[in-house]
Amino acid sequence: MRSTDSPAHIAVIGAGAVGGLTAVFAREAGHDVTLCLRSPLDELSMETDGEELRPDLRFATAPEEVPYADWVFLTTKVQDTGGAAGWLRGLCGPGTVVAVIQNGVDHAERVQPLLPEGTELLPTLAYMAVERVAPGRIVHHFSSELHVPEGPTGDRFERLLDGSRLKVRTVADFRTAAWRKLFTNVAANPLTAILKQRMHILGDPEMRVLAEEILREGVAVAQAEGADVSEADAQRALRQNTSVPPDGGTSMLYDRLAGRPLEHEHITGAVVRAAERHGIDVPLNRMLLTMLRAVDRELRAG
Ligand SMILES: NC(=O)C1=CN([C@@H]2O[C@H](COP(=O)(O)OP(=O)(O)OC[C@H]3O[C@@H](n4cnc5c(N)ncnc54)[C@H](OP(=O)(O)O)[C@@H]3O)[C@@H](O)[C@H]2O)C=CC1
Ligand SMILES: CC(C)(CO)C(=O)C(=O)O
Repeated sequence: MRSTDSPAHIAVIGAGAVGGLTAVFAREAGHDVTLCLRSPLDELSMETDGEELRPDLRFATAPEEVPYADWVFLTTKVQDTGGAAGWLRGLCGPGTVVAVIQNGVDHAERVQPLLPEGTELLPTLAYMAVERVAPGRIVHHFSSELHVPEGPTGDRFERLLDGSRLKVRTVADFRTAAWRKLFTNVAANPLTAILKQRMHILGDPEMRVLAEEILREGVAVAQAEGADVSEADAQRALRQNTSVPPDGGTSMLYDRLAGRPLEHEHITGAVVRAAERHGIDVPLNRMLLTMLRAVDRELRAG
């Protein structure tokens, strides 16, 4: 498979689940792909659809080893964004576009200040379920779709990945799209991570009611933030969650199982902080945040 654009140099910051999948599929589209690492690796493989893929990727552990990139994919957890600042400075040259492929709702606000003056940023929403089961070993459970804002850069991104197994969709109202994507995380990520259970728990009727109540608070907050959302978006998010095969989970569950810090402040925390700004009470999300902070403290203490 080859993209319709000429081969580009793509630098992917983070060789975890999303970084691994986007690197493998971008390589499949014919691009030259460098994985920019925090922990050294010399091989990456991904299981997808019963197939084992092990493409030839480049690996780098310092920005000096890598020439400017045409595209940078930032795929660290949100709380690790600041740690990637050196990579962002080193990889961006004239014309580089940084696709921020992370969860949360404030991609541009958190990353633009870290980029050299004039560097373009493309906020990107990842609809996929991918698990890093060991260093350099990724299991793709479900879906591989990226949503970006409409416009010339979104169109270029779509052409970049044309013909690969990464599907790009451009959306007119990115703020609304970002909150809709957050709905897929607001109930599923905390519940799976706190309970240490996979996505199938949302099929349980009582858990489903709880998830709906958590999301009802999220919808009120998203509306106050100016997103054009309704209860139907929350229901759609839950349907997307329950379409993930039973062995799939959430990125927050994978972190808990692997003993890594959690991304709660940028998922549940984003809801709670926005609720406070608008004077909306979100008791379920506040309770989840308190519990996730306690779990995270224990994970960080090792
Ligand atoms: N997994 C999924 O199914 C989905 C995840 N997402 C979102 O995508 C984003 C990425 O998540 P995911 O891939 O699961 O996370 P992972 O934890 O699997 O991967 C993150 C990677 O970033 C690396 N990293 C952190 N700091 C740096 C740094 N300074 N320089 C280089 N690499 C660094 C980590 O390195 P190290 O190896 O040292 O830990 C790790 O390899 C998150 O915002 C997540 O919420 C969105 C949709 C689905
Ligand atoms: C949509 C979902 C829940 C898919 O796994 C995700 O975004 C995540 O795991 O963070």
